[in-house]
Amino acid sequence: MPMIRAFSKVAKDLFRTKGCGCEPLIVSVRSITFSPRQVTTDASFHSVSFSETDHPKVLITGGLGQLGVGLAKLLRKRFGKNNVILSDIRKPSSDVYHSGPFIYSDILDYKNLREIVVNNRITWLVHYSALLSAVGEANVSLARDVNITGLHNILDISAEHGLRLFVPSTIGAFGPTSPRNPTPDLCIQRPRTIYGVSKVHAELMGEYYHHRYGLDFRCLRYPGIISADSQPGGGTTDYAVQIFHDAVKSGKFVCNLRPDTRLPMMFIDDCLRATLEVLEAPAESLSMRTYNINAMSFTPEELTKEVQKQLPDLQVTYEIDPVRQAIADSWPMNFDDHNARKDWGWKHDYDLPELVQTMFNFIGSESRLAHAN
Ligand SMILES: NC(=O)c1ccc[n+]([C@@H]2O[C@H](COP(=O)([O-])OP(=O)(O)OC[C@H]3O[C@@H](n4cnc5c(N)ncnc54)[C@H](O)[C@@H]3O)[C@@H](O)[C@H]2O)c1
Ligand SMILES: C[C@@H](O)[C@H](N)C(=O)O
Repeated sequence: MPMIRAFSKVAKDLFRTKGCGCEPLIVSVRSITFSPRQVTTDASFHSVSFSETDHPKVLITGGLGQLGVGLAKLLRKRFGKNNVILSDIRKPSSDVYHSGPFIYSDILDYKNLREIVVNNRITWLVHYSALLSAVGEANVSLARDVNITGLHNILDISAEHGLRLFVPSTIGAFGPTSPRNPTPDLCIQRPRTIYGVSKVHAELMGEYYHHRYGLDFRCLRYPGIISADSQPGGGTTDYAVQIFHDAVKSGKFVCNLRPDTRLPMMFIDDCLRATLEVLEAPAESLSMRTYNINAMSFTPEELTKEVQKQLPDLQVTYEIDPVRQAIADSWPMNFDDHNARKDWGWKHDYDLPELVQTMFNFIGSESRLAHAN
């Protein structure tokens, strides 16, 4: 295999010059025509570098969840409608289907994924497919397949085709032995959920592929994300979205976390903007490949008080879900994101009062519309 021989030679040369072998081995996949999964020797011939096109050609996996449709909207505004392809294993709503390109893609189907990347000349991949924390605990084996095996497919295809790869991580990548208030970028990570374990795996594998094969891997650890026009997919932070809908619909909300459970949270617009910003950041500005990003941090009690400023009659009761509570108790209470702020200028726009106002503006206008029809 000429490619493996070439690799061995480069590796030998590198080890020879580095001496002790303790420095990171930086080998660009394209410079030595070697990819992690054994493919045809001219695989890198097919890769399209961003410089060949005016705009990146983006594929979003798992795009029909809470975050994907909003991200597609933002990226399409920037790069053009046809340059951003949403994909998922679910059927898109008619609105989503007509808003831009959509493709069926199961990330566990490696060949199909590769075909999509090749046929559409994809240059950036945003990998959103995942089973979130609570759903993952209810189905560990599926979570392992989707979150770990699926990620391996994504990493190999991205390395093989020279893609820029964004994979989100989460506050859930930390555990009870991590410092929780605040949680820095680099510290002990021993999560106790399959979701968290798979996300630490994704961070480490992405960084490994970056150092080993030159993969342009970028990763943000998102807090719990709050959105008005999309539903969360089964996580521990879902209560902070549901409270708004129940408050408007019935004036009552049953919270499944204790009133004093403090977690980092972020409004979706900030999260999606951060994603675009880190994707566009010049490589030289990134001193790391995995960053915490933060906006606010609150408890159910504090959120309730802020919501009651708009809806004073809202009644909140507590029925604790032991699975979600145990997860939340092991997660960060506050996130330290000073590296993101320093390196690529991260700055959030929404604190708790603006978040609550914006949620009510949106949900209020939706329900007025529904009543009018
Ligand atoms: N929403 C949050 O609060 C939050 C916070 C931190 C990190 N994240 C991360 O951001 C990403 C997107 O989150 P989300 O909230 O939109 O998730 P979500 O659960 O709402 O959506 C995930 C999507 O993945 C799809 N999917 C599942 N199995 C698949 C498969 N085999 N092939 C292709 N797609 C598959 C699902 O159909 C679903 O549409 C996830 O990786 C998540 O871990 C989200
Ligand atoms: C925090 C995040 O990863 C997701 N919303 C969850 O709770 O699982």
